[in-house]
Amino acid sequence: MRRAEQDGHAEQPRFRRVAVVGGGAWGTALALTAERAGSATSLWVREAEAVEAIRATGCNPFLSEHRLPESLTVSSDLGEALAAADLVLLVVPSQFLRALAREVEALLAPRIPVVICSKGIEAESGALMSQIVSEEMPGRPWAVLSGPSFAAEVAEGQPTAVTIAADEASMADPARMPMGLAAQVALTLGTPNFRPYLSDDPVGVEVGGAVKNVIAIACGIAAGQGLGSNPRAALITRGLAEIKRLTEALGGRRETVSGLAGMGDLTLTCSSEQSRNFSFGKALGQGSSVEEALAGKTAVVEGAENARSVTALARRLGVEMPICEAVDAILHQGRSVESAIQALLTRPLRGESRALEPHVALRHPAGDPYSGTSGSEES
Ligand SMILES: NC(=O)c1ccc[n+]([C@@H]2O[C@H](COP(=O)([O-])OP(=O)(O)OC[C@H]3O[C@@H](n4cnc5c(N)ncnc54)[C@H](O)[C@@H]3O)[C@@H](O)[C@H]2O)c1
Ligand SMILES: O=P(O)(O)OC[C@H](O)CO
Repeated sequence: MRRAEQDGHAEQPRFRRVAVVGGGAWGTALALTAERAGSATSLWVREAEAVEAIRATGCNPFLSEHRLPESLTVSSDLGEALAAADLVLLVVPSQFLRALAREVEALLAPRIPVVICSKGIEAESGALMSQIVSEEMPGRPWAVLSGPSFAAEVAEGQPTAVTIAADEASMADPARMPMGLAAQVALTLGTPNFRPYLSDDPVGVEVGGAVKNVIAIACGIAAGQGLGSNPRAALITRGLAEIKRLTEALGGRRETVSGLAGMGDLTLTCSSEQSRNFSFGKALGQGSSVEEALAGKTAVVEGAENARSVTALARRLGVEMPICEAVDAILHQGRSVESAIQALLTRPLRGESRALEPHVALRHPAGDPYSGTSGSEES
């Protein structure tokens, strides 16, 4: 009898061979995490020159401050990276996930689970990342990993907490996935300094991760305009209300939005210059054009695309998201920062809570000189 069984604890199932597909900053940090947690880990990096740089210097140019252990297998050959895996993490920018999921599906043995680590909503379809995986990898078990986690801090070993969510069926059906997939992934990646919490609400987790990118741009714009702490707190709180509304409209739960992947990630990205979305917004607020603010960047600014996809999805579902609308108008419709801020500030005065909603709807005393936009603000 094994030691754990003698002690009265059944051995907890976990994965042992992890392939990380996407060798940007986040994929690299997650590969380090999987290694630290005791898995044999391979990292697929799309750019052959980045693989060469890793072999020559031990560092990935996408996360250049951190040396990678020699035990980590690095390759730009997808088949090679996937060959031995019993768990695959998908970590490419959201707009590339569909194409990549197709490629992985063609190479990966059936039933090997994938963990979606990209944060975003697909531009043309408005699909969540998990919808894309369900469409392109039918029948394959999946989970979602999200939460407040700057790649550089995870690589440094800073204490970090994230959420891992799988759908209810995989959480509850021991025949399909003993202990639930989210639990097995948590046991695979968890270390004292990387602490996953479990959830059975992937929709809430995914919406939080996508919309926070857009709200972080709004906070960056406000900072770039020289606005202070009060407006930032207002944007974060009303941004959270927008995440709640979209989450519910898509069938997720409000309580999830209070967790790490909602409030946690929103707070992180809206209040740190480390955030690429926040810094991009700040440059816009200081007067750069979108093209100038993005020029020369190899790092992805998810919110720039997500502003459009989130807003289009919200419109289709009849969900009001005025802050996301304002960011989309600045980025994609040529609206000036000043006019977008003015329009937000002169929206009708409404109840803060949904309970007051039918009774309170007051035209703002200053009106909206630009658009006359109005609507619900319930949280
Ligand atoms: N960096 C972070 O701190 C962090 C943390 C949590 C989540 N995320 C999320 O992880 C995802 C990946 O971001 P990142 O920070 O690792 O990327 P990154 O900005 O560090 O690097 C860009 C990545 O895009 C890839 N890429 C470029 N063109 C591509 C194509 N045509 N097909 C496939 N891949 C292509 C590159 O190979 C590289 O992996 C994003 O959704 C991001 O929001 C990032
Ligand atoms: O740098 P950002 O704004 O892409 O944020 C990175 C992560 O999503 C933070 O959790």
